[in-house]
Amino acid sequence: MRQEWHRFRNPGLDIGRPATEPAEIESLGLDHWRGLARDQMPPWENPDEVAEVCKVLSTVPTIVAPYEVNELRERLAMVCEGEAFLLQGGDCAETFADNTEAHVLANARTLLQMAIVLTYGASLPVIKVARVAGQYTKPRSDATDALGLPSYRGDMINSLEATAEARVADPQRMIRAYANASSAMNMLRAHLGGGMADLHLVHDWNKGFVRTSAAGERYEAIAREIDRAIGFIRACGLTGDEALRTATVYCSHEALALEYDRALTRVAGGKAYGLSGHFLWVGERTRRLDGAHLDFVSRIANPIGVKLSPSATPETALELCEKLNPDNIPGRLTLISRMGNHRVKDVLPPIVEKVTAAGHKVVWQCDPMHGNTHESSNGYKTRHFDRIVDEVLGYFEVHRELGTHPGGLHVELTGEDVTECLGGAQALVDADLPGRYETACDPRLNTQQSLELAFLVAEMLRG
Ligand SMILES: O=C[C@H](O)[C@H](O)COP(=O)(O)O
Ligand SMILES: C=C(OP(=O)(O)O)C(=O)O
Repeated sequence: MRQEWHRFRNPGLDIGRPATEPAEIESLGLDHWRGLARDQMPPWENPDEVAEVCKVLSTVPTIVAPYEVNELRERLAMVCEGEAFLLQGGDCAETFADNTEAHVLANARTLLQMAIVLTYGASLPVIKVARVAGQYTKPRSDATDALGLPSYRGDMINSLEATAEARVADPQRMIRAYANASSAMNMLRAHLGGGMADLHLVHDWNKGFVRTSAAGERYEAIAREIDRAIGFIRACGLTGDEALRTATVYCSHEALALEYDRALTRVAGGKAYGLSGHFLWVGERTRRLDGAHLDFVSRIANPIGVKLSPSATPETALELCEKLNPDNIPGRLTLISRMGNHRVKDVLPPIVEKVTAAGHKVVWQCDPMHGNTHESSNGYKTRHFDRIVDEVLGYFEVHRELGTHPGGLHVELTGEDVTECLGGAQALVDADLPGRYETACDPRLNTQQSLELAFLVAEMLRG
């Protein structure tokens, strides 16, 4: 039965407070990760400075509130039951320079447009989670880049600027990341609550270069239908519904710089919450079962995700469920497959079968980006739209065959007209990539490609 899609209210009691008593920290296991093996550790040079910065962050107002985290987990429980869809997307790597009002809102608008297409096309509530307000760290394949410099690891750790000095890991950057994350979330909340997400204005979300594109025109057709539906609702005398005027966009990032996420952890209602974001995920490169990252996220009450590449076995997936969600709380754990289009149909089925047979309730989400990266003939890290779509198709096919819910999509995207991924209706080719290749790390879908993907996924969900 479909559950009620209600907004949580916080009676004001469950505010987070820092855990200061050693006994409480110990019993919540909040620092256990410090003694464990840790991949992709930021190469901090001065541990005392890291500790000083973390001390500052341990008392600041957090980016999100515990009741919102609970709300998201409850909504994700609906995905586990096949009653909702999780749409997650945003920059591969946020940067301080691009943390502008225009950029943050353009990304949010693209996510909202995709959500409209999915909600309308598949008649399912769509939970919107942005990669925003904290996606400032990047795991890297190599410690050094092509120039022999220490690799860029995200603005929270070092600078993209290609000098040895700029690439030194600087703990003070955690403070800047916090400040940027707070202002991004503040701006988002203001605009989402202030009319930006008003369904009466769906046409206004379709801006500039997108409006005249094939995807933009298809979107306009849906927007007209929504207008008609709203006209109908109004004619029936039902005009005041908050759900038509506002939207909730939750924030998420990879829990990689654990010092930062730990410093923004607070206790509420006897539980620990990682309040640097609503949803935290552990990446493919840091998900070792006995390692620091999984230990840390196992101690917080947030909804969490774990990426799974083709190297993940069904046994690993099961162990992840047992470690991260021993009480089998629906909405707590999202398994994010990023297999690549060539492997998804072989590797995903035994994983889904094993986890399902053991009775674990998880959100199955598809990240069709990270398994489909290649280098273009002119030396750009890119992804082809066709391979992205093909992986999503494979993921849907697997879930349809097994009778499980293909519950979500996780993509790297931007609301700008960039040329980072190939193909799509614009038929971008290698020679187009230098035109607007602006990502700080991996290639993102531009708005048109994002919308095209949403239309295709809506069809798959309907099917
Ligand atoms: O976003 C994911 C990873 O951080 C990224 O793909 C790593 O890129 P690299 O292989 O260039 O280091
Ligand atoms: C690093 C990422 O992905 P993965 O861990 O799947 O490589 C990411 O999503 O930014």
